[in-house]
Amino acid sequence: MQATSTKPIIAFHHVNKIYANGTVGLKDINFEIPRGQFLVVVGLSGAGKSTLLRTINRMHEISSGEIRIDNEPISDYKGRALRQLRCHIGMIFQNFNLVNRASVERNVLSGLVGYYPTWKCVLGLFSAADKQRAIQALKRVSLTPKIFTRADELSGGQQQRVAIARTLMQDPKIILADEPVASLDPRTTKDVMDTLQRLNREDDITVIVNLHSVALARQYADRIIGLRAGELVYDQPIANVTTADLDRIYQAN
Ligand SMILES: Nc1ncnc2c1ncn2[C@@H]1O[C@H](COP(=O)(O)OP(=O)(O)OP(=O)(O)O)[C@@H](O)[C@H]1O
Repeated sequence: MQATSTKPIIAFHHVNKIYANGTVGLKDINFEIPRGQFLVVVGLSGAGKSTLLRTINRMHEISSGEIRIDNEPISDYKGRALRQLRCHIGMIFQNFNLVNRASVERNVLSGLVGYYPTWKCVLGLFSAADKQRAIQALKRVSLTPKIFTRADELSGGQQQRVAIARTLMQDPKIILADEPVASLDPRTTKDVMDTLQRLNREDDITVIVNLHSVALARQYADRIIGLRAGELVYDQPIANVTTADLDRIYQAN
């Protein structure tokens, strides 16, 4: 298990999220995530896993309560402060969100979008130093030979690793991964999960992953939290997690 600092990098205090149509996304969520933890979030479809992840980078706004990152409340961040927050939080999606017709290099460099004016990104005007960083990022995900390949010519697992390399350009302190392996086969799933684990361990990046697979959750997590109908119903370090516990979370009612 990964040794983690006890100082929380993320803290939820009485967080509620109610969508405009009245659906409760999150209900009185309270927990802290220590820096460097590999946290897996499990729960039935609709339990609130994506909502929880997306409140951390303010893709979704909370309705009440407080989220702190590095002990700073983030709800009032605007403009530059919000951009900076998002710069240091990488996000990985189930469907990779790559530009299919662009090269791997171009996709990785697009992780710098928060650091460059948009027009420079569109024209691909990146510095030689940043191009070198892109090569290094691809090395970290073992994809250097694919640098000039078009993204849509890669396998799903390779595409997800390009997405991870893209987040590395942000120099992230947190990576949020929303069902990152849901559309992958078992072998490429292992490549992607191993890559996330390596970055967590080697770079001390705090990783939060939503997973449907209980087996994967048990294999990679330092800690598992479980959501049901927007409520945090389970929170245990991996050493205490039992199959019976996880079965209970996956009971529909
Ligand atoms: N934009 C939205 N407007 C209204 N309700 C929403 C919105 N997004 C999500 N919800 C609802 O909020 C609840 C939590 O959804 P969320 O996507 O967070 O669950 P999830 O656990 O990630 O599900 P899945 O595993 O299927 O992705 C669900 O009832 C969902 O229908």
